[in-house]
Amino acid sequence: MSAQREMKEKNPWHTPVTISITVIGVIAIVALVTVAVLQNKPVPQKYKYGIVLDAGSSHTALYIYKWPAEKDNNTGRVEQEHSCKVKGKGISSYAETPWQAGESLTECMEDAVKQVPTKRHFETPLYLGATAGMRLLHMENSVASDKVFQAVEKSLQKFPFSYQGARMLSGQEEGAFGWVTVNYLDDRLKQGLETTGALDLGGASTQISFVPKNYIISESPSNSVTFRLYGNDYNLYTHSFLCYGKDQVLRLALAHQTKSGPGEIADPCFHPGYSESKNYSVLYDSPCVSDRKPQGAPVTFHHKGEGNFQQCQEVVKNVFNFTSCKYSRCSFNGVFQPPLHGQFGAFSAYYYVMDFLNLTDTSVPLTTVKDKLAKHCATPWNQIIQQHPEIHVKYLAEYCFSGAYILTLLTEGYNFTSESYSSIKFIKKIKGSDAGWTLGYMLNLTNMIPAEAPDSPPLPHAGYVSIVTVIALLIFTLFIIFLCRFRPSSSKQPQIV
Ligand SMILES: Nc1nc2c(ncn2[C@@H]2O[C@H](COP(=O)(O)OP(=O)(O)OP(=O)(O)O)[C@@H](O)[C@H]2O)c(=O)[nH]1
Ligand SMILES: [Ca+2]
Repeated sequence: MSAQREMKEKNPWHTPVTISITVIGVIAIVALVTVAVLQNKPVPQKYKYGIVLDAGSSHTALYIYKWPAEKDNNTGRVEQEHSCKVKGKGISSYAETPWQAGESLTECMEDAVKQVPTKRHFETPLYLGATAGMRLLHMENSVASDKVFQAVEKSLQKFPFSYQGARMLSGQEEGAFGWVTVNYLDDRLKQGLETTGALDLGGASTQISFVPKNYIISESPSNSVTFRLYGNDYNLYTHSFLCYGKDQVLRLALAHQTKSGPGEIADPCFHPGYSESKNYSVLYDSPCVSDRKPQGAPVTFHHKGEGNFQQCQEVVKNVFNFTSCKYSRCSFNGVFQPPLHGQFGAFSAYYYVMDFLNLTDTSVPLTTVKDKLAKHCATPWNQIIQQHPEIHVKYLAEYCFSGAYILTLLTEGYNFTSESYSSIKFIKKIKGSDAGWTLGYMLNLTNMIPAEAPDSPPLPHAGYVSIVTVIALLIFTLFIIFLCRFRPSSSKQPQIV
């Protein structure tokens, strides 16, 4: 009787069973939340790497790219981690001593070995792409260009990376991959935004690439590249003008001026007071100009500056041929070009030159840009040297010519008008990565841009935590309600007899 009474007096809320259930319930909920938090906690970021060597006509540059290893499946952003400028000239300049072309890369490659974590070396793809300098050498002497590639290959294979080959890019690839780089870095491809055109000015060739408006079927299939990226189709117009990089155009312009009589060139594109004795053989040592070599010319010529921008523009215009066009419209040299469309990013020498001249602001009217350039060209050479002791005289001497060439190429060549000039942005980097063909080349070769849009991204970490917490609270609340409902009410306490 007394045992029964004791039982009746006890509150079932405090029975060991109920306490155990409550404790287990709370532990289970805490464990659930903890597991959810830990399981989805972002682990310390690991990266994958890729290396591309840009073997340009004037020099070689090495770029290291990195992207999150976990997001390998095309969702992680690739960015430039490091770059290294190879000392000396481009690989095509080693035609007579090919082994030196390989040797020249060693320093930057050793640097890359240090930059990429050792664990990642073996899986890091390494590419070398050669552009217009090697295209010209190949045209001139294909045996020599093959030897340069062999030497470069031998040198690159010594390093612990996953060597993927050294090859020559076509002009079309160079233009198209430059366009991919610019639009990838600007996040325009993934979001399906209107794309930006790409203008690249190298030493030996120049590229223009853009998506024209209402582009149905190109009149010139060789200028057309189609891409399907992240579920969008792009019909790209692209053209590479071999020999229209700024170094080769300077040769063309000089060669044109030697016609007026060998021995001396009074050059309006160089500063007054500039005076150098130069070698004819150096000037004509390129397939771009070799057919123009005057017969019986002396060994050297006297290159004298005149500093006259108006006359310089005339000289520069002479390197373009505007007479024949078999298409509905052309840029120059009989090359098809649809009407310009959209914004443009202009990089490489476009940037170097316009940045030096303080002319990167394209909201400034074109007439003002020309006035400023005319002033620069008319500045005496000794004054220019004094004002810029830090800049190499070779670069310094050529800014007047290069500025005049850039403006002529854009306006007369590609048909930018006073209005559309402001749609050009002179750029070097986008979000920390250099503008150029190398990133687009690597993204393509590693299949890092999918043809179709990736599935909607999984929930971010915070999303997981919130959902699990809400569920846990819900369970906990239901559990409390359940216990309350089955807790005997005090009015129903058994009467003590
Ligand atoms: N002023 C200036 N000119 C530069 C600089 N770096 C390169 N150049 C020159 O700008 C031109 C273009 O350089 P790059 O874009 O590197 O050309 P590249 O890739 O070697 O040549 P391509 O094979 O034709 O693309 C060349 O005439 C170079 O000599 C720089 O820092 N300042
Ligand atoms: Ca280049």
